[in-house]
This record gives sequence, structure tokens and C-alpha cells, in this order.
Amino acid sequence: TKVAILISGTGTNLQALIDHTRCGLSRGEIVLVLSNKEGVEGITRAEKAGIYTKVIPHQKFESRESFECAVTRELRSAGTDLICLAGFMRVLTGGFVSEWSGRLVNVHPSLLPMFKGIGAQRQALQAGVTLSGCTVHFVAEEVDGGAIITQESVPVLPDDTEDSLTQRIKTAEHKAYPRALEMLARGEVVLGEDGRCINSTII
Ligand SMILES: Nc1nc2ccc(CNc3ccc(C(=O)NCCCC(=O)O)cc3)cc2c(=O)[nH]1
Ligand SMILES: N[C@@H]1O[C@H](COP(=O)(O)O)[C@@H](O)[C@H]1O
Repeated sequence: TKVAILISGTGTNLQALIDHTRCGLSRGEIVLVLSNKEGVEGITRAEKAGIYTKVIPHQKFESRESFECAVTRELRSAGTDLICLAGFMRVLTGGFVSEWSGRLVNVHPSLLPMFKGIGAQRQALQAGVTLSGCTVHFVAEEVDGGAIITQESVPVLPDDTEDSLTQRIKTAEHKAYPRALEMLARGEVVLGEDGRCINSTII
């Protein structure tokens, strides 16, 4: 399975996926790392790993659609089978989402459907929950509303700050995302017609 990773920043999830796909047993091969922002650490990580990188600055485009058209051109020329959003911070239009439906996933730093959108870690702290974590989900037009593929929980400690909780959740993401990639690459989970996730490992 040819995998493209879309980023906007640090890329620790990208690094986890690079390390995982290089361990020998993975069905996934990262063929492209694409960022909408110049000079981010994630691009350096990909270059060090010898992976083809592309920066497409969204602000240089007239519209969301024209930006996404340029992204899709790169994805197709790389032969992409699966797109993983990893800290990619641009909302995607319904056109892009439906074109890549079932082959487009994202990792979110909360146990969805709780704490959707920006600042999920802060929302969790403000809500006073004692359990949080991360969710890998199919991308639907509704932001953070897509079918859940896999989740990983972490405790929220009384003295947690946004940073300490973010770090703990990231270690969970670095386990959950590679697991999700293998499930997808092996066809163990697929997106159903009704937008629900079909998990064939239980059949
Ligand atoms: N349609 C669709 N697209 C997405 C794009 C990125 C992410 C990643 N998580 C994200 C969740 C929220 C945002 C967001 O609201 N950013 C501020 C507005 C930035 C902008 O103007 O674009 C970005 C990424 C998830 C989704 C998703 O679930 N559905
Ligand atoms: N979508 C969210 O953005 C962050 C990206 O972090 P990194 O992978 O760039 O370190 C992760 O916490 C992820 O949940």
C-alpha cells in the first residue's frame, strides 16, 4: 500500500509511521510527504529518511479547491493508495473528501466523539475528565466526525498541563497510527457505504 502523509508541522506522527513502515513487516510504503507549510521539521524528517517531499503553500492559491487540485496532482503522480493526515491543519472540502473517501484518515488527540476541533487537550482538561487519548478515524466532510478506526486511551493526571497531556497523548498516537495503517493496508477495516467503519477482524 502506497501511503502519502500530509503534514503542517513537527511530524512526530510522521516519524512514528516512517519507523514503523521500515521495520520490515509493514504492508505500507511511504511514497510521499506533503506539507502546506515551508520549513517545518516534518519535511526534514522525511528528507533524512530519503522520502520524496513536496511543499504546496496553501496561501499561494486563490481558493481551497485550487490548492486541493495541486495536492491531488501530487498524490496521483506518487501512486497514492492511502492518505494519512498527521498534524495537517487545513480543513478539506467535500470534493476532496469524497474523491479520496475510504482512503483518507486522520489522527485526533482525543477519544472522539468527545472534544472535536482545535484544542482537544485543553477541552479535556477544562472538562475535568480523568481519561483521554487519541482516535484514528476516516476523514468525513464533518471535521472530526468520520468513522472511528482505532483508539488508544491515556490517564489525565491532576497536575497535568496542556503540554504534559499533549505529550502523553502523542505517545499513544505513535502506537495507534501504525496499528491503524496496518489494519487499513491489510483490508481489515473498510469504510462502509453508510459511512460506518466495517471491521472484518471480528467476522
Ligand atoms: N473535511 C475534513 N477536513 C479535515 C482536515 C483536517 C483534519 C485534521 N484536523 C483538523 C481539525 C480542525 C482544523 C481547523 O478547524 N483548523 C482551523 C481552520 C483552518 C482552515 O481554515 O482550514 C484543522 C485540522 C480533519 C478533517 C476532517 O475531519 N474533515
Ligand atoms: N492532529 C494532531 O496534530 C498533532 C500533530 O503532531 P505531530 O505529528 O506533528 O508531532 C497530533 O497531536 C495530532 O493528534
